[in-house]
Amino acid sequence: MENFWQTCSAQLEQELTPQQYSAWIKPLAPLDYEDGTLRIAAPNRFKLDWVKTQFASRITTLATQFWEMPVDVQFVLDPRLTAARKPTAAASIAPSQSDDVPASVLEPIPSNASEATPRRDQSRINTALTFDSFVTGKANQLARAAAIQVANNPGSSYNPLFLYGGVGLGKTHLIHAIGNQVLADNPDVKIRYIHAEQYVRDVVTAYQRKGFDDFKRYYHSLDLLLIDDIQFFGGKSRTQEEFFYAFEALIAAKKQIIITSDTYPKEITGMDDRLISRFDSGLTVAVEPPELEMRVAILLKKAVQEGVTFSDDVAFFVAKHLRSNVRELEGALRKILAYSRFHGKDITIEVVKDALKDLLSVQNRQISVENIQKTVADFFNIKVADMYSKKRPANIARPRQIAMYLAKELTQKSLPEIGELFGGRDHTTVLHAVRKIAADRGKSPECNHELHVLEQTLKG
Ligand SMILES: Nc1ncnc2c1ncn2[C@@H]1O[C@H](COP(=O)(O)OP(=O)(O)OP(=O)(O)O)[C@@H](O)[C@H]1O
Repeated sequence: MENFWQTCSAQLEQELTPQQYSAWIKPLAPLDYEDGTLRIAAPNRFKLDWVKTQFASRITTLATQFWEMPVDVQFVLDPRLTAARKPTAAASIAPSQSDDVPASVLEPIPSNASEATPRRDQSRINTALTFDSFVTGKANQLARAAAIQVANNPGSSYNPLFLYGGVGLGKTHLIHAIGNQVLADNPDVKIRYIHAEQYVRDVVTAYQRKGFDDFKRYYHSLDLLLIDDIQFFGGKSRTQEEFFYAFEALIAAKKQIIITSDTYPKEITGMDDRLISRFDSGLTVAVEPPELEMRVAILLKKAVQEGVTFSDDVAFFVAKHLRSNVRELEGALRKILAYSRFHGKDITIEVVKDALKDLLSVQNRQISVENIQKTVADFFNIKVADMYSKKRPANIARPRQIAMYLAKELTQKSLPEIGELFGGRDHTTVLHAVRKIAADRGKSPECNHELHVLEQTLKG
């Protein structure tokens, strides 16, 4: 059991982003395994539901491979795990909103901070993420062209290069591709890839160890800095200040900076204006969700990399049903392969339908107001009935406003229809809620994260 969980979580850690892993997988605890049934505990209802829809089939595949027999994976609630955790799921998916990251999770700055010649592993570049393995289409051709241009002339073309777009669209892949190419052209170049959350931790470590001189020396000595998901700097003023100095020093020395974010500079909440204007001072390019043909091309290419061939029919079927991002396509491909290997069946549309049963039913599910009310009520730990009641304490009124906002955003219902479904409220009440939550979302990174998590849950 313990062995399995170690293998399984190590595998998921590789497949997921660090935020996804620490938000959803780390809080789980394996309970027991008996007669082909594996029980895993989740700390609260919200995490339990999310893990069930998002990761159950992957964990089932891994368990099935591990025990070499079909395994039924069950998720159960274990409130004991909530002890000492933050109150909302959003709080745990979001990075610490203060700079107080516990010392235990800190990763030290590379000890050779002042060495001139880094080894490739210190650059943290993933050698598998190259331009060759990157499929191009309308959605990403500009970003790819800019990335190639920067890789060919680091420091002297667009600086910084700022890539933005939704999750799983290939931003991280592209910046590693730049790193790989620059290193291939000149192995002595001093490069560092870093996720913004890690940079925040580095700042905290430097702060705790009173080691800002080393910190500065290290970051200011780089030839190429690749910083991923910079929206995580939102609201962290000390981190932003340090980054500002590093940014100014590197740009002045014509060293290349490449940044990714889930949104364009001006939209990043809680970011200092002078940084925003710096981010926009080079080239800012969007990476869009892949169009159908590109999704097909990605599936075909990834299948070949896995040593299998997909017929065009199968690839089109999958690509038509899974539209959101490339990470989702990769997950689907893994499921299909695991399923066909386990059952010894060729990959046909029928096999794909079975293998992706959970995923496809979630995709086809219509978002209803009832569903929104239930999800929001679970999330905030209130009763669904509170959504229609006339009660007005803040711990109920706010979740209700959030549910109204999501109902307007995610369904086709009109304001009066939504009001009706929330206990016969007037449409002006709904309008007020929608405006209020939209305004809060713009101002507060925490509120934005909460809404983001809820939207992801509802959209599957
Ligand atoms: N155009 C592409 N061609 C091939 N693989 C791709 C492409 N786009 C994305 N991928 C793959 O999809 C997965 C997700 O991409 P990546 O991690 O780069 O997304 P991201 O935009 O950085 O998302 P996040 O904001 O969640 O970090 C990776 O395994 C990546 O290799």
